[in-house]
Amino acid sequence: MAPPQGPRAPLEFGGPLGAAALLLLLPATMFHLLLAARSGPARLLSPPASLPGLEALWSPRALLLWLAWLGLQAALYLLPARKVAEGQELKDKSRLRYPINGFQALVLTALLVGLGVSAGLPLAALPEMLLPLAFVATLTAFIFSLFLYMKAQVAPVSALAPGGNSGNPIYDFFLGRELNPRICFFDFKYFCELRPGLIGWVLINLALLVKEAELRGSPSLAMWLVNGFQLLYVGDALWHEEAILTTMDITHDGFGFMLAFGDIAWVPFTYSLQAQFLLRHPQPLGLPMASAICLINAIGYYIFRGANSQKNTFRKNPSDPRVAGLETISTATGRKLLVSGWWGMVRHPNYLGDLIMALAWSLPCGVSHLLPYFYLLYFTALLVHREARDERQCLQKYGLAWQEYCRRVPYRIMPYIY
Ligand SMILES: NC(=O)C1=CN([C@@H]2O[C@H](COP(=O)(O)OP(=O)(O)OC[C@H]3O[C@@H](n4cnc5c(N)ncnc54)[C@H](OP(=O)(O)O)[C@@H]3O)[C@@H](O)[C@H]2O)C=CC1
Ligand SMILES: CC(C)=CCC[C@@H](C)[C@H]1CC=C2C3=C(CC[C@@]21C)[C@@]1(C)CC[C@H](O)C(C)(C)[C@@H]1CC3
Repeated sequence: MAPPQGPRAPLEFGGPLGAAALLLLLPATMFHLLLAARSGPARLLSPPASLPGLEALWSPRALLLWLAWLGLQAALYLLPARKVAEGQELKDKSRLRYPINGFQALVLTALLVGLGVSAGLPLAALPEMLLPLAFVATLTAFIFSLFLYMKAQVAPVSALAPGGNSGNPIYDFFLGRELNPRICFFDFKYFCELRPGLIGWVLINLALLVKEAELRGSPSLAMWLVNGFQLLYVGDALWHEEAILTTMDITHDGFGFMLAFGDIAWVPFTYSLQAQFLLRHPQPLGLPMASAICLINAIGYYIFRGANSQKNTFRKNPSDPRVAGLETISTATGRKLLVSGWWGMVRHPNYLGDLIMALAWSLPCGVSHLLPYFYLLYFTALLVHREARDERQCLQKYGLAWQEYCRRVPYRIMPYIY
């Protein structure tokens, strides 16, 4: 049985009190956003006019649909994969193996939904079920995190995450104790991070587009843009699925409530906020403005993809001709740090690209309401906090070499600003 590691790792997110507050605050924020998007005034900062009763939240049909969705995505995960990739080296020097079939899961889901719709499946009914679906997703996240917490009790110490093992049950439940909880080949964190939530997000967007067509004769240009941009983002994540194996979530963070709730509830129900808003608050959008917004999204995507691919290529094989000419700094660990190319511009160019895309996703919703800009505001806070966590870890890992990198590349995310 795994003993608590003791307070060796510094506590994050404000320690046990912060974790307890976030346990309540995150679901409350998600329900607030869902209610605000369907209300007339659509105010981000005012409390909802009335709270929904249990009958609006609980629906056996929503529960069945949700379980069927999780079951379908789990079945697609278990299908033969075009490739099996190895993760980063673990504490015990082993490497886990991961199926690379996320894009295949997206395409097969699209085919199944297409078949379902042509057989009479009422996709336009989904927007009416968002509240009960979000409720069962939240319940699932709580129950699942409890299971993960118990499972970590019997995990070997080498399988535990660097944080999330303080001995305080609330903090550890929130952060997650085990790094890569799995049953046989089924890796829970890897599955949740890319499948039910991300694919669910674009399915909800599509249902909102179909519903808008039903209400107004055709989907609006703004709805097309939001759907197109976010489908590109999700398709890109699944196409480059292997790249997730080097992200902080997989290599450093335990799997607890924060990621479980984030992956399966927060992502589909809050990241679809712009489309939810547009369904009830149509916005006029002319071609010149739409073209400018497409350009902003393209610039953001270009930076995001360029930076992420450059780092992944370099980490996989530093002598790859695409990165071999870039300037680097050597570190005591034997790994090098890029100091030219995208990673010589700022220390997190991928965050900059992601933030520019976030802006492009909100602009089609006009400027009359703050609500559709929630994602941009939340995401800025998340990435600033994430950047600080990553810097701390890199300073610990690379010491003087990291300090030298910070001297050579002084800005974190936005050149000359931050
Ligand atoms: N849409 C969403 O909700 C979210 C999206 N994201 C996106 O996920 C993507 C991944 O982000 P994240 O996992 O936070 O972090 P990164 O992909 O930025 O990875 C950070 C790691 O990269 C390595 N690194 C840092 N600097 C250099 C350098 N100069 N040269 C080579 N390697 C370097 C270090 O790890 P090492 O040296 O060990 O390789 C560091 O720990 C980003 O594009 C981000 O925008 C993230 C969170 C939420
Ligand atoms: C507020 C809250 C509940 C926080 C939990 C944070 C999670 C929602 C995010 C942490 C890291 C994420 C990543 C993506 C989605 C959001 C979460 C889970 C990601 C899968 C989105 C698509 C990208 O291309 C990505 C693969 C780089 C990215 C990885 C990190």
